[in-house]
Amino acid sequence: MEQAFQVDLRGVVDLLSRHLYSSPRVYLRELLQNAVDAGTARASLDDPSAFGGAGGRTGGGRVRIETGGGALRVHDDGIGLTEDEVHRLLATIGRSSKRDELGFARSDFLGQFGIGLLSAFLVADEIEVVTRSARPGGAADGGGDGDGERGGHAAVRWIGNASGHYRVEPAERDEPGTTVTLRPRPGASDLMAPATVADLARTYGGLLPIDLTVDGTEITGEGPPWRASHPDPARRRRALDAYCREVFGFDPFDVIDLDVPEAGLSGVAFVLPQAVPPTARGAHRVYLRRMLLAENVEGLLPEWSFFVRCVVDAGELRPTASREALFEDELLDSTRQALGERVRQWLVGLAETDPSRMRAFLRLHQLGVKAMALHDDDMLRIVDRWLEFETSAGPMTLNEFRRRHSDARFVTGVDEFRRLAAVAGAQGVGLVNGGYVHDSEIIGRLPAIDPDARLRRLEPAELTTHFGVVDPDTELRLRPFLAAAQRAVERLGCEVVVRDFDPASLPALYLTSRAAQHRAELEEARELADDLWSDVLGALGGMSAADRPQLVLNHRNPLTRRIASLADPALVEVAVQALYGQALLLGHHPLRPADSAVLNRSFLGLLDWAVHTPVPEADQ
Ligand SMILES: Nc1ncnc2c1ncn2[C@@H]1O[C@H](COP(=O)(O)OP(=O)(O)OP(=O)(O)O)[C@@H](O)[C@H]1O
Repeated sequence: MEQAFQVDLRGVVDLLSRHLYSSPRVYLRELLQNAVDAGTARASLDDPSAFGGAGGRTGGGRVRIETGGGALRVHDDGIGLTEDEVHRLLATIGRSSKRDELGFARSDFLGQFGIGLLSAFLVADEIEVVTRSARPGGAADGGGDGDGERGGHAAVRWIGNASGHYRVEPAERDEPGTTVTLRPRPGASDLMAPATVADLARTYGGLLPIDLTVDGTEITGEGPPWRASHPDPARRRRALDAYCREVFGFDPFDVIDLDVPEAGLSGVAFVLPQAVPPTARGAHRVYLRRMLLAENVEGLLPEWSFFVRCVVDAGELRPTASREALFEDELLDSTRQALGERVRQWLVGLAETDPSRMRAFLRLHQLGVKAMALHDDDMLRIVDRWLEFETSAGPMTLNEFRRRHSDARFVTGVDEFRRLAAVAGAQGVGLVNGGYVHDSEIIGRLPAIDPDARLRRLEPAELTTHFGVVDPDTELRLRPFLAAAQRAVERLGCEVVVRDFDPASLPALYLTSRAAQHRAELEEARELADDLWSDVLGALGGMSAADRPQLVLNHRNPLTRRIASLADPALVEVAVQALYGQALLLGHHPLRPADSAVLNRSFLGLLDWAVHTPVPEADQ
């Protein structure tokens, strides 16, 4: 024998309140939504051609909310329900009149799931519905065929209880439409207080295309502010700025109109006037068919457009069952792309028409623009033309820098840049700092917009090829010194060379190749690792027979020249070690324990030498 499911209504309501809706405040939204849908259905009775299909009309009619007498009443002049429909629709969970024969949501309506009314049980133990159907037919007064003056459907009262029982009885009501009455359960009266109700009605229904009042006060007005007409663009902008302050609390940097016809979407994007971290999730205010879906909807725009906050109204996007988020489907995906495209166009337009504002925008939001430039050539052009990078020739745009240095280099670390910019610049090698977020990738992508762009990553050791060599005589003379200098730093694994380069003020430069850096890291790991790993790492280190780091002594520097002519080998040792330590410090190189020890020793050695120098006889 087949049996029907039983529903534990209290369990279902509990489920809704704990897991579906974020707050019991949604009860008013659901009642309002039913009233609006009833108006839509009534209007479609009168003019069926204006309804149905994509982009159908929503609304019409009047909805009055009253809060007096310890109860909340929502009156509508909509389609109403026949007694039969009351049983079928109000008392059957999951049944909705707003889906078509195939079970798809009908686009004229806000509701679709057939559960919304249950949210009233979040705040009341009983729901009373007095309704009279506007449909033709019926025999209200026990006779007639519905066409006569006294025909039509009889009014009915349905009282549903949270315990799961309901009753239906005849009621008095002259006009078609519905009145829903709720009496707050203990603890829920605040949610039905007059001010709260007005506030909720304004929040959810402020843009609805109906005549809505709460205790006689008009709630609905002109509709979406971005659709309102203004005498001129300046006044429109002022009105939208004021709207932005009201909903988001900031004065927008700019306002972008949004329009995505296939989603029936219109709205505005407000550009934030202050920088936000790119990780900040863009939360937008979304209306569906003019009813507020939520104030903090995420994922409406691509992530990179974190510098805008939008208010939109969409006819075709679908809500999740909680009506607090957008349903992730293909339409939402293509809408997201279209909105992203719109923001991108605005930015490109700004670059072309208003350079100073563009610069101001970039000062605030350069991280977002850089993130866009990783995937988008137009954005890359904007970055190339407008954003200043650190270079060895001072701050300038990549575009300008490329014009000055046809064969330039970049480094991927800020420290590396600081270390090498002056030296590279002095050798005529243009150097860009690619050490900040996204910069190296952006530089690497430049050929996408400029096939001639040749910016190679700098291999620090290659700088020595730009340094002048000392003349053969000097070189010969320096040999014993060089041998002593090499002995002084041999244990530290570096090779000493003498070159002649600018800036002359720099006594010595420590240069590592990337391979040497890698090997140094391996060495360090090996010192810390246990036996097994140190063998493995040792094998790896052995494989990379890379060139060693170089200590390049600058023969153009007077101090270095004096050191090179010292006769005392012990003094040469401490002096070269001191140059080594100073080159490491100056270049922000990490100091290994052995480096710190040498630095320390050379400093004390020099100090010792300084205080032991015999005082000239004349002074005695
Ligand atoms: N004010 C009203 N006037 C006429 N019919 C109503 C009214 N309120 C509810 N109904 C009927 O009751 C049905 C169930 O309402 P309910 O709010 O539970 O679900 P829904 O509006 O269809 O969908 P959703 O769960 O998305 O809100 C509706 O489909 C509608 O037919």
